[in-house]
Amino acid sequence: MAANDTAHPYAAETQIAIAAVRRACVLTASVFNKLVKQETLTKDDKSPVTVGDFAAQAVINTILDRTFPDDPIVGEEDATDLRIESGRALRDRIVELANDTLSADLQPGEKEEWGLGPNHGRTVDQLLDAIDRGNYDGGRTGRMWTLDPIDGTKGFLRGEQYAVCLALLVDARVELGVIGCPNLPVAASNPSGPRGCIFVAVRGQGAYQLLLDNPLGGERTKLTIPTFTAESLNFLESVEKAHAKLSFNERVSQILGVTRAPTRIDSQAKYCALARGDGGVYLRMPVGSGYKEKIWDHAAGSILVEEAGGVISDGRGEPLDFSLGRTLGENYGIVACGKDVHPKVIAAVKQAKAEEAQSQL
Ligand SMILES: Nc1ncnc2c1ncn2[C@@H]1O[C@H](COP(=O)(O)O)[C@@H](O)[C@H]1OP(=O)(O)O
Ligand SMILES: [Mg+2]
Ligand SMILES: [Mg+2]
Ligand SMILES: [Mg+2]
Repeated sequence: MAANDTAHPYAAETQIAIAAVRRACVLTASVFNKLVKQETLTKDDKSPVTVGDFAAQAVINTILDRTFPDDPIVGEEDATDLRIESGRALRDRIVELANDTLSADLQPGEKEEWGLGPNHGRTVDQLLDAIDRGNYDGGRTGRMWTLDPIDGTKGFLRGEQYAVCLALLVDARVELGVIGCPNLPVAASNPSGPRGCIFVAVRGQGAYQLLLDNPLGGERTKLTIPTFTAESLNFLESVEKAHAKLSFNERVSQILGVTRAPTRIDSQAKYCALARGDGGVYLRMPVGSGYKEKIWDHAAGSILVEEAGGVISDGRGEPLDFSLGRTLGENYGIVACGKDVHPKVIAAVKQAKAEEAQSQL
């Protein structure tokens, strides 16, 4: 992967996606420090959404609309709640945040023709329409982007891990993934050291970690999932108990002979941690609530894992299917890990499921 080398497939998409994700990360980090209670809504599914989620989606969709006007976008948020009178205060704040972000000075590698830099503010309607550019239903064919403007909103609100996640799919195959993690330490070995990373993967071109401060002009580190032993293996899993069945993970790790405690991280930062070897297995099994996983929650992470040499599948070992619309369809869970460990994890999941079925007889 060479972001500055236009000879590579998806070179322009990669540069623009990195720039868009970086700007959204600057926005969300600044929002966190100033967020007040009235700036968060509860959605119909009871999950929170903040001015940061809406404004980050406005920024990224505005940039994609300018640079790839024909590409549809499957984005998590929509502007319905902002178009009504009771949404006025929230809307004003989102417009201010988005415009501050879009009109900030150009960074190394960014281009004014992407609609960025001083004098590139947008109107209220343009920004609301940009948010609603994310309403695409997804599907099997053609190019489409998928965006989670803040993945792990609960982690974001706790001041812990969250991620800005953007992926490009072509005929339902992920070709490019970019994940911004403003709160993630640059090196897991130095948890109190510098924070802020962007992860990028392009199909056939590898997975890389960049610095959030200067992703297009700064250093890049190639990522490869290391080999683990039973002693060094550890699980990466959700913080939120409602998102994944953590008791199931405990049984699977027992079957595998894992001795290390799991590492709990919010958001697709788990995929980033996996790609750089901070943890060995990301297991996310459904809690049985009927929740369907969304494509924007796994698209970018999946290509990062694959390009770092790993495998991602559902809990049965089948590939994830990004062709079904906005969700991944029926929820069989997610297993992501190194190639060598994957068959063992799938076998352990199968065994734990059989035990579970037995105990329910
Ligand atoms: N009931 C649920 N079950 C599983 N995942 C959920 C549920 N509600 C929200 N999510 C999504 O799970 C992801 C975070 O989970 P985790 O941090 O545990 O990996 C987020 O994408 C979050 O959406 P959101 O993007 O709104 O935060
Ligand atoms: Mg959400
Ligand atoms: Mg999400
Ligand atoms: Mg989100």
